[in-house]
Amino acid sequence: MDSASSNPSSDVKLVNGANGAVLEDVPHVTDWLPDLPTYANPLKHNPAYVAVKQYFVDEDAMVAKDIVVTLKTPGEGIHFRRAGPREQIYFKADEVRACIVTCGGLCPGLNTVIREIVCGLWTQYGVRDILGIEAGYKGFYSRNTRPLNPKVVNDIHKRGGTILGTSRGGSDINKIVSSIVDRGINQVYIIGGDGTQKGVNAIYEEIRKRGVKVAVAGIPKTIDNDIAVIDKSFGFDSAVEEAQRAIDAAHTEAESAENGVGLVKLMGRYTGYIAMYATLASRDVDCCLIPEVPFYLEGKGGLYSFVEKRLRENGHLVLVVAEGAGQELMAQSFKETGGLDASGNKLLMDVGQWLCSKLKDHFTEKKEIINLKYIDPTYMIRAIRSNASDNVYCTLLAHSAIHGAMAGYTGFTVGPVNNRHAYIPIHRVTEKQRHVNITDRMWARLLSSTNQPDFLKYDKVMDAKRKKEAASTPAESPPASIGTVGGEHTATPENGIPRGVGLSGVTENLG
Ligand SMILES: Nc1ncnc2c1ncn2[C@@H]1O[C@H](COP(=O)(O)OP(=O)(O)O)[C@@H](O)[C@H]1O
Ligand SMILES: O=P(O)(O)OC[C@H]1O[C@](O)(COP(=O)(O)O)[C@@H](O)[C@@H]1O
Ligand SMILES: [Mg+2]
Repeated sequence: MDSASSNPSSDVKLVNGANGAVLEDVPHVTDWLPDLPTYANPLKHNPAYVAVKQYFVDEDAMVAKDIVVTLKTPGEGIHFRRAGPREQIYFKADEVRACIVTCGGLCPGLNTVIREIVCGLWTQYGVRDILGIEAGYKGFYSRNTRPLNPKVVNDIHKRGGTILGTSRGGSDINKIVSSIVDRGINQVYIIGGDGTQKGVNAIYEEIRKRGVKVAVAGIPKTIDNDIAVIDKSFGFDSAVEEAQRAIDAAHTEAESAENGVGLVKLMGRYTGYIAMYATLASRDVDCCLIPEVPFYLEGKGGLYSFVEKRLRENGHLVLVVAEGAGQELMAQSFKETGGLDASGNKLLMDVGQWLCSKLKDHFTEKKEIINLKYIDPTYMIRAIRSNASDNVYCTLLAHSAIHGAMAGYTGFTVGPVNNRHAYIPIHRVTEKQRHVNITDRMWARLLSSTNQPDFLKYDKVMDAKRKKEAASTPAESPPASIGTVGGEHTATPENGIPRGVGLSGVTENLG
């Protein structure tokens, strides 16, 4: 690294290195307390780790954000600080009072992360004062804390949910930080999704304003896999695996009935990752509907004609729908949209129930019988314990977080970037959501395995439908316009549902 510069307009810490490499760094407690003493990392004498070659991470080790390079530009571009233990740390074991909180929706693996933060702090750093904050952010100021130690958390990784409880809303940053300071907490581990990580940033900023020595670490959580930059969120693999059971059941039911249709709804508020991966893994799915690909029912290339064709050809079919799919279409039918949850997330209308009644009505009108079985396993999937690979992943996340906090880093989120754990500036994971890129190979693989319609004529079909409706009813107000850019879908801010977001959103790294 040859020069350091901070970007005052965005508060991003940038360090320029050789060959055009840029380190996008995370904050450190010495940014506002420059004279803090350092201590030798006790891992140096830990019998389990003493034999590890190069156990400590070099101060200037970085992880490249993009690893596909060209001969002309190797090494260029954004990098993040590599996660892991540092030789020098900024907290002595008996000085640490750590706390852990889980926020937002459930996700398989939450208990594993809690367990491994507790056990990692205890066994690797000798920390003995660890508190659980109950019921999410609001627990900081509405509940008593709960002492945590390896015995208390010993077998919690075998259970779904979170032993600490969770909640949405109630993130009063001033009250949270006052509670942290008043309780003498100096390490805060916050496990949660995009909303939670915005809270992590706000808490870090308030702590910095107050000038106290507190490290705040975010551990990204979401079953939807909609967090940008990181390779994959924990619990996602477990969810995809569990979704197979629902798809298998739908397939068995559909196959065994005359004109059998199995419909499975899977989670995915703004993105169809679970639906896409569950479909790819199962191979029994005939059509997968995701929020990134707006679909339509009637006419050529629509869902009805596809279902009719598959029933004619195979006698049965299986549909998978992500919960965030078709929201715009439903809003048109119902002439309304849902409200907001306590965190400000849009409440979705039930696309599964709606599709059921639409399909039934359509075939009744055609005087044809279908045997439709609807399976909604969403909360059953979210509430399971994490599988083996997620358990290992959760352990690495927890360890990366504690190494970072002990080394004095703060206001960061942790996660694998191209298979190497890194300390990621929070704005990177909150400013953009990750979406299925429908121009990427993975979606093409799905289309080629299901042979489902691509619904690319969505805009044309919907415009025609709107014009037809407008001609038959006197217009009260002009219909909401649907933007088309070079045949691509654009977002409709009126209902907050991103359309065709995969075309411009955060892209996949998969080949
Ligand atoms: N912009 C924000 N600033 C501070 N806290 C936030 C922000 N957005 C959401 N939160 C808080 O984060 C917590 C979890 O948010 P939520 O959106 O429900 O789940 P997730 O973090 O899993 O996306 C809630 O307590 C919510 O109030
Ligand atoms: O009913 P709840 O608890 O609000 O959760 C429903 C939502 O939670 C999710 O699992 C995502 O939650 P997060 O934003 O907390 O990651 C969505 O898939 C789903 O829409
Ligand atoms: Mg979220």
